Amino acid sequence: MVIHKQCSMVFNIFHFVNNNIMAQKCINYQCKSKFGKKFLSAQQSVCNYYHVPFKPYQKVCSICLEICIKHFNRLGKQMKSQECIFNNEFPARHIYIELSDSDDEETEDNIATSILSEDIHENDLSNYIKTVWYDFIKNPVDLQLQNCKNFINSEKHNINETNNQINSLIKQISIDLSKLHCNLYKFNNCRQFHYEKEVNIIDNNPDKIDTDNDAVVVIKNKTIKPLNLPPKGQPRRCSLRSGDKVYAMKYSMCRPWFEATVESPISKTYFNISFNDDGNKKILNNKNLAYINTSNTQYPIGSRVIAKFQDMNIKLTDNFYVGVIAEKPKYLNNFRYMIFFDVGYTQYVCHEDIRLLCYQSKIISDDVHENVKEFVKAYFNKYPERIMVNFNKKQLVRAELNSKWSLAKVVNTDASLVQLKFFNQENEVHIEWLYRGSNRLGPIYNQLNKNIHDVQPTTSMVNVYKKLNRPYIKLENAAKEKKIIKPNKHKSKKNVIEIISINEFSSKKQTNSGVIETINLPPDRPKPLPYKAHQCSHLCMLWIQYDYSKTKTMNTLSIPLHFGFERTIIQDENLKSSKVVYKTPCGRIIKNEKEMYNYLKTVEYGKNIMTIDFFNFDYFVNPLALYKETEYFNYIDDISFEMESKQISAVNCLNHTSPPPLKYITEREIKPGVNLNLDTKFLCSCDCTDNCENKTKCSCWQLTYECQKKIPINYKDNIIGYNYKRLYETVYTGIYECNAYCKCKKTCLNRVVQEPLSSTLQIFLTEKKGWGVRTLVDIPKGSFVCTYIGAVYKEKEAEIHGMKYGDEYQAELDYIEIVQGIKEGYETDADQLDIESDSKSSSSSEEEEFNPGQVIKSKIPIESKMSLRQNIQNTNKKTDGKHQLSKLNIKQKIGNQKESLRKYFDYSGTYILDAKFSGNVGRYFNHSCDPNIFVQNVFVDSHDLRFPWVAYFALTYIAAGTELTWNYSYTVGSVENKVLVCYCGSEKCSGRLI
Ligand SMILES: C[S@@+](CC[C@H](N)C(=O)[O-])C[C@H]1O[C@@H](n2cnc3c(N)ncnc32)[C@H](O)[C@@H]1O
Repeated sequence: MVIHKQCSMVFNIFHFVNNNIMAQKCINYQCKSKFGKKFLSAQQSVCNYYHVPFKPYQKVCSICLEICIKHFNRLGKQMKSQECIFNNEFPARHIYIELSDSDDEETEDNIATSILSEDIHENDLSNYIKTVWYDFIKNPVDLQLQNCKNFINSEKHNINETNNQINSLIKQISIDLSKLHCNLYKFNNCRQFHYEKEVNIIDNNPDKIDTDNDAVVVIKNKTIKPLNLPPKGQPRRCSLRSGDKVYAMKYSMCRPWFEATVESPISKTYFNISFNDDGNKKILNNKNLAYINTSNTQYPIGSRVIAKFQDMNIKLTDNFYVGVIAEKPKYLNNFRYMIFFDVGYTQYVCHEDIRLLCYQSKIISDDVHENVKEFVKAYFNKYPERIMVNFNKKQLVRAELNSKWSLAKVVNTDASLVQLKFFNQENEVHIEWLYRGSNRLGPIYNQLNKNIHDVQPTTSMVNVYKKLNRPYIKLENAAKEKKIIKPNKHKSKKNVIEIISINEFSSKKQTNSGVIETINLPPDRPKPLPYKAHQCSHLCMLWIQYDYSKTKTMNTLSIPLHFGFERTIIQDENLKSSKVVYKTPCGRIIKNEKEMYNYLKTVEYGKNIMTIDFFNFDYFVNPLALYKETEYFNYIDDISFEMESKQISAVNCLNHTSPPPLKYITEREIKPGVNLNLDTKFLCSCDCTDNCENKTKCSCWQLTYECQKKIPINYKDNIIGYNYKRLYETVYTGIYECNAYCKCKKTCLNRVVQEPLSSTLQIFLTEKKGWGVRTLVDIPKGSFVCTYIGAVYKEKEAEIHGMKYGDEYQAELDYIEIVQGIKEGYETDADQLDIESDSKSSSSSEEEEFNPGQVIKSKIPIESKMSLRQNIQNTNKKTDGKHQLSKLNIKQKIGNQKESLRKYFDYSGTYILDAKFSGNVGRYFNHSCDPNIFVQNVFVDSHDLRFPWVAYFALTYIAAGTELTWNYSYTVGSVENKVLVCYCGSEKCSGRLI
């Protein structure tokens, strides 16, 4: 309404001047004139112009008066030329102007000001302009009036626009806020904080603290479930590109990190970045940058991260600080990570509040701040062994605070942390959480100054400490929690040393210096069309030009993204988890495997190219992730010489050597005397026309079902065998795939291991295990990885061959023994059960041959399966290591009591697959006590039970860059005079292979 007032001011403009000169203040509050300038009486119109209520004797300086005159002159000109008079700049308002004064007379000025009241109406304005201006300029004022109205309308419109923008901003903020709320409260069911008042202090050193009865508020964390904790895996370190959002160190390592944007890379390691809050620019090393999003896999121990620090007792709150992961999430710590912050504090943090640094040195302590360098170094040198103080609530301990030793009382403990209440000389109270192995704790400090071997107090000493209610030091093993690896009586001294070395922090052994990149999709690739309601048919994908030759170098999961599909990760409505949806080339949204399968079926698989295993709905799987070694000594493009559908590269980051020569084969090599009959009469085949979707009608599926009925295993979700071409559990009785003589198509759901390799694998030299295999791409759980291929020998020949050249690549084709062993074990247990229940039934004690298709009566729940296998394993009396390569190998002379089914074959020995000189990538898989792939016997080209294919499947999701390992299941101590130390580095490592 300021604008309206200006109209009235012109009214008095021509009779304002009074030449009185007085040393006064100018009515314009923004006047820059100094005293001594010329001052004149301020008329009503001048007062109006400067938004000052008119009063007699007020003064205006000559400069401000001139400005005012100019303004009104301009208004006059605008009136004459019919320009809108509102389109002017007016002086800023500084105070509320009271426009009417009841005592004033009805002067012209007052008429004007009353018209200009705040709720002036449009009609009043018209009347005012008409009456006032008509006399002055004798011009029609209608046009001016219209101009003013237009001006006001456009201003109104602008204000409305701004209002709308503000409203939508507010809306967005409230949505974000409610999301934050949801995130906060989704822990509601599992994590509860409750405040507990501690009043009673039992004290064994009353001098200082007796009087301290003040209530201490402590937070107690109840057990939380591993909510939103992603699967384990290699941390993803994608290379940074211009425009990427990151967190960056702004000031120093001990201060919070802030959001920033990568402007341009300067080199591989240095980047120009600008901070998002103030636009400040900096050049930073990638060790001082962190990824903007939390990792899709768990952060391994030793990872350099930034994490949100929250502690009610310490000033740092909710900002990201840099630190190192010191403990992985597990039941005992409520599935949180323990982090040593560079700033000197230790805290538990949940996965979603942690971000990975874009790079870290191989030696963890190289990167951390001087504050904690020595401590971190010592911690990781010993890890997983740690010395920690065992505390009970209310105990007293000497601890360091601000470089002074003080007495502190235990307020609370939380897994590896203890909350202490310090009392200093001034009797001031300070409460802080400390790591129970911190050298700020008196017992630890004292211990470190003693001989390290005396760490573990004797049982009798512990009893004394307990009686005295004193804290005491305990040697703990983070990997085994309660178990401490103690050298086995039978081990030689050398072995003891080796066993200890396996306890070293595994990252020391990692030779992994690569990065995970996200591959770029070509911008001109076909993309989904905008969705229009339609019935899907083969036409939906007909327009996609599928170029098979281009797919060899692609990750299978990325193929659909190159050819018309889009894959997006979305948050589900309850914000509980992330989900994947695909958009098809015809614009349809697909939410799960079943829908995708139906779609592919309807569009006829885009000419039989993309099958359901090209798609994956796990949000943490990234079809575009690609692991790359950055520094190496030796690199070979393809050790398979193009025999595999994907290149199998070999890389050596440790020295210049290449893998020993190998004849790469993709089919078994049958050695003399091995009677592998691939005659069709041994094959059962199906005549399905529905891609073997109806499992009850497919004879091959039925074979798998019928065989497994012999062993009462409870399969998860009752799914036995393949589920949309993925396998989640071993089928001990084998899988029967559709074969060359089946009528079904190549895309059928029961053809998996006969398909070409779909993951890009690489062999690499490990530090202590020889060559191993890693995946360069993400592998979803249950995916087929590859088969184990080698030359097939008879047992005797294999033994001779093994003695001559080594038996480390020999795998026994022991399918018959496995099934027979499990079945017999099951029957023994069943007998036992029968005897125990005083039943006279003899059904399970009868000798029963293992015959695919024949069903035995099941009385035992499958939990007994483990003990059955264990029983069998206990009978292991092997004299060499060769047969134990196969996890499934439990070839014991069970036949002592029960005859082997092999007696029905012309040759009653077992066959051995030896990949020493000819084999495929499967021969390079190393052993791990915590493996990520498992073995499955599959019948493909022959139903002869002695010749299954040995296939590997992903036991878990496997992140790009991770080594693929399986459990050899060798029995430790089973081979006389032979010790093989296990270097798998897993926390579950038993220490020895053999
Ligand atoms: C089938 S080969 C695996 C490939 C082999 N590393 C190579 O370089 O070709 C089995 C041999 O690898 C080594 N190996 C595999 N896993 C190991 C582990 N966890 N610790 C130590 N050695 C291992 C042992 O020498 C074993 O006899």
